[in-house]
Amino acid sequence: MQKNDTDLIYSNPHSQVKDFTFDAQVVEVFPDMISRSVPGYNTIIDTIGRLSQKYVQDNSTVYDLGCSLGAATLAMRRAITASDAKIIGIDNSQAMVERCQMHVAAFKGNTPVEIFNDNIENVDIKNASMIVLNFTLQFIENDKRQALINKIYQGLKPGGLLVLSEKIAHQNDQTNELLIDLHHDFKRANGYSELEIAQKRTALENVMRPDSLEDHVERLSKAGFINVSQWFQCFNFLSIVAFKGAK
Ligand SMILES: Nc1ncnc2c1ncn2[C@@H]1O[C@H](C[S@+](CC[C@H]([NH3+])C(=O)[O-])CC(=O)[O-])[C@@H](O)[C@H]1O
Ligand SMILES: O=C(O)C(=O)Cc1ccccc1
Repeated sequence: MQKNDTDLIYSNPHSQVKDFTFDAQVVEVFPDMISRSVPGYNTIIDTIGRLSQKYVQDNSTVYDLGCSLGAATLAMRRAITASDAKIIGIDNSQAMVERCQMHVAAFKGNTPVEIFNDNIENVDIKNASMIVLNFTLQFIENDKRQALINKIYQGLKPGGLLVLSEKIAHQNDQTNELLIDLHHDFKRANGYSELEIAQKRTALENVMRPDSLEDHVERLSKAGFINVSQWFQCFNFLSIVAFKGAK
């Protein structure tokens, strides 16, 4: 039986497929959509929690940029043991922020959490020991990405950690097509039809622009990050850790 939180957004033919937006309809089905669409999503969320236990420093701020419904924020709130830390989640979708605030309020935790509706390109980042960009940078205009990564680097304390997860475009066309095919197989195995896969792909075409792993590494290094390492990849989805050197 299908529950009403099942993602059926692209299950019927759309006469014209509109650009994908994080609106109220997407919010309703988002947990189902992301777990059936992003291979390794739950592993990445769990690992962000584990990393927060290791790297969040006392008296510091943790940022979850493009927090959606707060999955990473909640994983970190459960795991952080540092004292006087706080988590700030930011998303520019009003619908996401409202639902995220409900999720945060539904659970208790020792680390305070604040969720704001804002564009991450415009927010101040300071005194951060850990910053999460979990599948958000891919929605930022390409020519704005370096400035955002530079700002993140500047806002980190020495020894601070950035976790960057992204869908990528492989530099080699043959491998790129293979990874896209394997991702579509993953979606089929999770119950999405050919129509759903094709319409979602069209909807994302103008709004999600994946970079290559090499582009990400170069951008992070240019900003000043050290020990830039990929710790996860499944098909065309990967996650990177990058550090600001100690003083
Ligand atoms: N400029 C922007 N400013 C703020 N938010 C933005 C911006 N652009 C996009 N967003 C927000 O970034 C989120 C991307 S989803 C992140 C999943 C989450 N991190 C998770 O761990 O579950 C990834 C995905 O759906 O593929 C959406 O909520 C957008 O509204
Ligand atoms: O569905 C896809 O093809 C994706 O790339 C992942 C995704 C998941 C949720 C919203 C937008 C994109």
